[in-house]
Amino acid sequence: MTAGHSRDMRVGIVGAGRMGADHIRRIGHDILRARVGAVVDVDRERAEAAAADVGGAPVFGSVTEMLEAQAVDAVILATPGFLHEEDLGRLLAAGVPTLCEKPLTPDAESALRVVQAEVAVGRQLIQVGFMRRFDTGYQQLRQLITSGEHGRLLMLHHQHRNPVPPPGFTDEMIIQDSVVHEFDAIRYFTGEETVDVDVRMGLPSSRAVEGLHDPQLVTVQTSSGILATVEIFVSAQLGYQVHTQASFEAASVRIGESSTLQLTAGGRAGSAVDESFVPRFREAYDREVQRWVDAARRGEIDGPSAWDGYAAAACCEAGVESQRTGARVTVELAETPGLYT
Ligand SMILES: NC(=O)c1ccc[n+]([C@@H]2O[C@H](COP(=O)([O-])OP(=O)(O)OC[C@H]3O[C@@H](n4cnc5c(N)ncnc54)[C@H](O)[C@@H]3O)[C@@H](O)[C@H]2O)c1
Ligand SMILES: O[C@H]1[C@H](O)[C@@H](O)[C@H](O)[C@@H](O)[C@H]1O
Repeated sequence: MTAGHSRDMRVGIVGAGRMGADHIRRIGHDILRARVGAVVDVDRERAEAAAADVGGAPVFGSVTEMLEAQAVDAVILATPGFLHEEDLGRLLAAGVPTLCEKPLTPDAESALRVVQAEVAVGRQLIQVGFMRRFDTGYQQLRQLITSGEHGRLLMLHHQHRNPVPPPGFTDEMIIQDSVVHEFDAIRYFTGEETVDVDVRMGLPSSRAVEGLHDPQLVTVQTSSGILATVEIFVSAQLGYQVHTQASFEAASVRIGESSTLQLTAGGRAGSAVDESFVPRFREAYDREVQRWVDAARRGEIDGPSAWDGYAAAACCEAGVESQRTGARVTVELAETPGLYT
């Protein structure tokens, strides 16, 4: 564990589940200039176990209790997305810098309310946890796209595979919790807004849990006409894979095939498949959180904003409607407030 310093920023982690527990470990052991100031979870035992992993920290049952105790300087919000809006309202009102795990909220209307609440405060306090923007492969591909070195980018093809979905996962969450990453990535890579979304459901896997139509194919078009596809398959069994292939006028580029070395031995060649998002994006999470901590200490953010969270939520809303109607759905965006331009 890194030695805590009294001047370290006290970070409250809200939600000590899959993602929250990983952030608690990260803040407790790997991140400089920050320490775990509090752990909040409705499941007290889970919160206490996670706090004990980093040498102990005050535990609370709600954001309100944590704020009343003045226990933290900043917060990582890692509860399920449908719970984010209310706690973000409390954190904005208290002026607390917050790294909000994706999605900002599941739908465009609630995401816009969060944006409006932040605009009313008058400064950017919310960063959204689109950690892929901190992945080296993502950054290299974006750089290639903006340099124009291989001509214009024409198409992007994404594959997003999880071994199994978390309990209670629904068709809507396939879009709002999983494809939301690609909706943000497409904006990040192209610097353009998405104009429409089309979701098609083909042959479902017999391994998908009942009620889930898995896999699905999402196609989007950006404002200049770039087409992007996403194969989303959350019951893929084979491990965790997030790949992108980019087609340029004079080149094709692939990123994310593996986070491990390529081994050739005994007549076989290949690499290990990551078991989850934790090893696949470990470095990206570390960079994201370190940069967020350093920015929060300066009173700034250093990554995707609440507006980026809203823009992705607007794509999700179109995606969910396309799932329901089978039609290609136009993405409607509000006017960008001055705070984000
Ligand atoms: N960036 C990524 O790659 C990534 C990966 C996984 C999850 N996430 C995001 O992180 C968030 C959490 O997802 P998860 O998979 O860790 O979920 P999870 O269900 O494993 O954990 C959620 C935790 O929140 C707690 N909780 C529920 N209601 C609460 C409340 N009102 N106040 C305090 N605690 C409460 C639960 O008891 C649980 O411990 C989601 O927004 C999810 O989309 C992001
Ligand atoms: O919440 C998780 C997380 O965001 C992962 O990065 C993504 O691959 C999963 O599909 C999603 O369920």
